[in-house]
Amino acid sequence: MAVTRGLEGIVATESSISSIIDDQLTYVGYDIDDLAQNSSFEEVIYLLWNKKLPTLNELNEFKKDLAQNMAIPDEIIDHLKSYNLESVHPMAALRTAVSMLGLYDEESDVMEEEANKRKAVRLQAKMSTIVTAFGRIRKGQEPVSPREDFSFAANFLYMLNGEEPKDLEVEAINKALVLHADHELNASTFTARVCVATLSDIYSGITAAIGALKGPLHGGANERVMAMLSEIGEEDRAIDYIKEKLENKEKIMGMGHRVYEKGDPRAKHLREMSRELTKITGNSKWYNMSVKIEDYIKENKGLPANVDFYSASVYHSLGIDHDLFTPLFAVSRVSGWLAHVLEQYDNNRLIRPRADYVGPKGQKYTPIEER
Ligand SMILES: CC(=O)SCCNC(=O)CCNC(=O)[C@H](O)C(C)(C)COP(=O)(O)OP(=O)(O)OC[C@H]1O[C@@H](n2cnc3c(N)ncnc32)[C@H](O)[C@@H]1OP(=O)(O)O
Ligand SMILES: O=C([O-])CC(=O)C(=O)O
Repeated sequence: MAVTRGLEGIVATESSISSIIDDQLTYVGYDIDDLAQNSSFEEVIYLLWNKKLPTLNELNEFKKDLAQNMAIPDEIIDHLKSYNLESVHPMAALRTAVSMLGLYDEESDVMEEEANKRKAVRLQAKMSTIVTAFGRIRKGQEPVSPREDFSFAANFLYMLNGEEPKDLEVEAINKALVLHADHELNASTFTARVCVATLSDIYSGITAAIGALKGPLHGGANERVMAMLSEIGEEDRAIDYIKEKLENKEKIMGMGHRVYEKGDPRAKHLREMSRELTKITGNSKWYNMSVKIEDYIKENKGLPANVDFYSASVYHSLGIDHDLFTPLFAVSRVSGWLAHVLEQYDNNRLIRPRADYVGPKGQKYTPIEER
């Protein structure tokens, strides 16, 4: 059997949600540059789920629906409080709490299309509440309830910090949410599709996807980028640090991509946001350091920066805890996961590849006392 390690280049499904063609990303045919510049995250979720941009009325209804579904059961808040708050990673907390959400949803195992759409709204709305509640609880603060008059992006910051966010901060979070919403058949989306292709429920699919996003080769890279920048500390140390890492055959987080050759089209938006925000917050060294690393890796390894690279200094400048970077990615990407889960249910076939067996053959069982 011919083996394609990592399924590189294998086309495993048809999809009409997002595409990557000639290094350009589109959501339902809309260029990511256009959406990043002009759209709200709520519009993008609507687009991914309905394959069309909403009218004003549709958008207002959708926003209301999301806002009204943001509250999470008290039992989940209590559960979050019961974790070992000093050591539990917020992605592990999110994975567990999302699985738990399924226990409190009476429609959890109802597989009808309309019920699945209602569950999609609930999951989309509640993940932001879980992440921000956990972010506060572990600091000894009480969770803050969402405000129905706030946008999704504003509510994320409001629930996290307990104060009205500034317009500039809301704009930055909105753009980051738009840029992270979907990305064709990336590892976590594929995981969600594999899970629900067994006709398992949406909560199982999203829980599995969170687990896949958590890894450092995928969404977990953004937190590691900031750890790397912090370890470097000063701009003039950046290149020596990177050279040493490369000599030791270590990977540079936030660099490289399985699909993009010339570059990740989302990175330039985050790079510009990083430039602006680090300047405003008097933190330009993080941006300058990142540019040096990006240029060096591009020149010496031919690898482009991916979406996780500049999002690190953007989120840091917004005062977000470093281990909440990946959960914030999940708060956006759940929109894409849900679109793919719904698409998978719509035209399902079990996903079951083969493995080329290379282990020993013809072995005979020996009783335990003879081994
Ligand atoms: C949202 C996202 O998921 S974006 C990706 C986030 N992940 C990261 O930023 C982690 C760092 N990057 C990587 O590990 C990889 O580039 C991936 C996982 C993103 C893509 O990996 P793959 O397509 O499987 O490429 P693979 O890991 O096989 O690398 C191919 C070659 O490039 C090198 N390479 C790839 N990425 C990097 C990197 N970031 N730093 C240094 N070398 C790298 C590998 O060492 C390998 O070299 P070799 O052929 O000499 O052994
Ligand atoms: O597509 C990928 O392999 C990873 C990625 O950039 C994403 O999920 O946004």
